[in-house]
Amino acid sequence: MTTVGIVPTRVEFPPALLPRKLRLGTRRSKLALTQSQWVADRLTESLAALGATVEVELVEVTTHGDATAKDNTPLATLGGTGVFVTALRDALLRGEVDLAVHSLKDLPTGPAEGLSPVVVPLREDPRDALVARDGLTLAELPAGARIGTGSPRRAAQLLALGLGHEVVGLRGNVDTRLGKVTSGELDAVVLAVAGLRRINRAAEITELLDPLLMLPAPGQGALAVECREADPALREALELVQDDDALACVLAERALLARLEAGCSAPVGALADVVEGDDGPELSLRAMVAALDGSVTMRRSSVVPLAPDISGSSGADRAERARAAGHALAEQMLAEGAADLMSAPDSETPARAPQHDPEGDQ
Ligand SMILES: NCc1[nH]cc(CCC(=O)O)c1CC(=O)O
Repeated sequence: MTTVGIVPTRVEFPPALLPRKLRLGTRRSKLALTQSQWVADRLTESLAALGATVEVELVEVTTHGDATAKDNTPLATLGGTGVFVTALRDALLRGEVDLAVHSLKDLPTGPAEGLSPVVVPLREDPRDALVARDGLTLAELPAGARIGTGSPRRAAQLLALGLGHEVVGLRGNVDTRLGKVTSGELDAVVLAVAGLRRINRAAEITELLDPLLMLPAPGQGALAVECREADPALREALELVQDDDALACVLAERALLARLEAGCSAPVGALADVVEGDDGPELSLRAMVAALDGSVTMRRSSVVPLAPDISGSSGADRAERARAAGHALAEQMLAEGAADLMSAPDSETPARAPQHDPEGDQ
C-alpha cells in the first residue's frame, strides 16, 4: 500500500546517539535563564517531533562577570570582549555541560577552540529601545537630560543626534538599569528590545529606536548555541533550532565587526536583513562607525544576492556570501577612513579599545 500525501520526516541523525538528558549551561541572570529555557524548550519540541524524548536540564554556571558585577568596574577593564562567555565555554570543554546558550552580541568574533560553530535560532527584535520618564521620546527629552548607557556604541549615536543630552555611564542587569529611571536618578536608559521582551519588561519602552538613528550591536537580539566539536550528533540535533536567515544576518554583521576591530577601535553598529529581491533573496547590510564622542559618524550599507539562481545556494555558499558581504563593507569603510574616527578631537580614548557593546550583566 502506498500512502500519498504524507512526507515522512527525514531523520537526519540517529537520535539514539543522544543521551536522554542534556545539560545546558547558562548564566544565572534572569535574562540568561529565560533565553536558555527558551532554547531548551525549542530543542525538546523539535526532538519530540522526530520521536526522540530528550530532557534538557539547565545548569547555572557562575562567570567572572557575575562574580564582579556588584562593583562598578567598567567592563572594558575586566578583560575585554567576552568576559561572560569564558566560564560557560570552560564548563563545556570540561564536560560539565553539553551545550551552552549565549547572547550572540557578547561573543568574541574569533572561533572557539574545541567547540562547534554556533547555531543561531530565530532572532528577537534586534533594535535598541528608549525607556524614559513620563513616556518621553528622544526628541522630547530636553537638553541636559541624563541618559544612561555603558555602551560606547549607544553613547556615540546618542551624542551624534546633537540634542545636548548628557550620557551617563551605567552598569548592572536590566532590572537595575530600569530602576534608575523609576528612582529619578536618570531621565532615561537605552536597552536592547530583545532583553526587555525576554524578561517581560517591554511595556516600559517609551520609544523603539529606528536603526537609522541607533544601529544595534552586531548580533543583537540573536542567541548562539554551542556544543563540543567532539559531539557531532548533538550539533546535528541543535541544527533543528537554527534559523537560516538569522544565521546569515549575524554572520555578515560579525564578519564586518571582525574586520573593523582589526583596523579601528571605534564604536561599531551593524544590522543585516534578508529581503526578497527580483532574483531571489538578498542580504541588506547597514553599518556605522563613530568617534566615541559622537562628533563624527560614518554610515554605509550594501545589498548582495544570497542565492544566484532559483535553485538556491547551499548553506555553506549562503554563509560564505554573508561573511563576504560583511567583510567587503568593512573594507570599504576602512578605505574611507573608518580607522581614523578614533582620532576625533576630545575623545578620551581608553588605552585598550572598548568592546563593542560592553553593557554587562544582561
Ligand atoms: N550587553 C548586555 C546584553 N547582552 C544581551 C542583551 C540582551 C539583548 C540581546 O540579546 O541582544 C544585553 C542587554 C542590553 O544590551 O540591553
